[in-house]
Amino acid sequence: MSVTVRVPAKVNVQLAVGAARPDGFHDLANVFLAVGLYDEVTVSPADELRITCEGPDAAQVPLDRTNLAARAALALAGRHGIEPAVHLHIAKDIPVAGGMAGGSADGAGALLACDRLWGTGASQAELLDICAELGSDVPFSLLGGAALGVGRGERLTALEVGGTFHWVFAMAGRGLSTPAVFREFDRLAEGRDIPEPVASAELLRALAKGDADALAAAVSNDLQPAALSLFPELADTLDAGRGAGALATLVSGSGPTTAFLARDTESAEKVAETLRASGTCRSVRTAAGPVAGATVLS
Ligand SMILES: C[C@](O)(CO)[C@H](O)COP(=O)(O)OP(=O)(O)OC[C@H]1O[C@@H](n2ccc(N)nc2=O)[C@H](O)[C@@H]1O
Ligand SMILES: Nc1ncnc2c1ncn2[C@@H]1O[C@H](COP(=O)(O)OP(=O)(O)OP(=O)(O)O)[C@@H](O)[C@H]1O
Repeated sequence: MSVTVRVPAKVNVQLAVGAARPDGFHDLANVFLAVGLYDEVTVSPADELRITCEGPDAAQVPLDRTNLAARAALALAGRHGIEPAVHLHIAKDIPVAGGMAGGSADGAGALLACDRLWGTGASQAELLDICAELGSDVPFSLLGGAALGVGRGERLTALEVGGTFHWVFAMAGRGLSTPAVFREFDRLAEGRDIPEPVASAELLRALAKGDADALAAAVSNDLQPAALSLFPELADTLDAGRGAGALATLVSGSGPTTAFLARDTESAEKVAETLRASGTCRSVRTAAGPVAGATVLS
């Protein structure tokens, strides 16, 4: 018997970052949108905990106990006194170290899959609790849809979205480390007053209405200057997407994936084609959101 769970990637339509906290994390107002690019995690009984991974970026995924999928299985097993003897297989389509919460998706997926396989019967609240222990983005990977994350991004409030938004994502030639991008944010912020992060009312209204033009006017990412400082070539990708008629261009989370909002599927395809021909990125995908969070397929 095996259980397969499908988990979406995310784009941050607003990422407001506060000053560094004593614990090294930053308070955020983090507006997440789940988009239709997915990893699948399959769990089946085995002699001992084992991880395999397939997909274009599989070589960059750790196959030891540092993998978030393994950490999720160990955390659930530990709480319920279960032997974590499972094979976790990750079919990876979300770019690695791309700012789209790929590792977090695998953590949330493995957690839900193990819960079903073992019949743990954990409540949604317990699962979200474990997710928050695994990483700031992991609770949203479980929940999906759209949500505002506060604290370090793990305390979620689901948001109403009045329509579907069409996106183009440009994957970069290399990854960016999330801690390094936050450190660069701190360096760039030195000597400046950092305001408390707050969600933009205009942005929440745009989401609720499903209004792409209003959303385009309201998107923001406080980590973007830091990502561009560490990866200046991203400016060329953003320029190429803007030139192709994207309604809005931004770095996704800590980057280096860049995100382009389009009016509809057709214009998304146009932006994607121009980006592919621009030679400023490794690959290009289109995806719409919001979509459901971690979902059991079998
Ligand atoms: C950039 C985002 O992807 C936006 O959604 C997230 O804030 C990052 O979430 P994540 O990858 O799940 O991050 P975590 O695994 O919790 O933390 C990795 C590292 O990122 C930095 N970090 C993360 C979240 C946060 N609110 N403040 C931080 O400073 C810390 O250096 C931390 O050690
Ligand atoms: N299941 C996993 N898939 C990918 N990377 C993993 C996984 N588990 C652990 N990692 C490690 O985490 C690092 C960050 O990978 P990930 O793909 O989650 O980055 P990200 O998408 O930028 O994250 P986020 O958007 O949440 O900041 C990788 O370089 C890898 O070493």
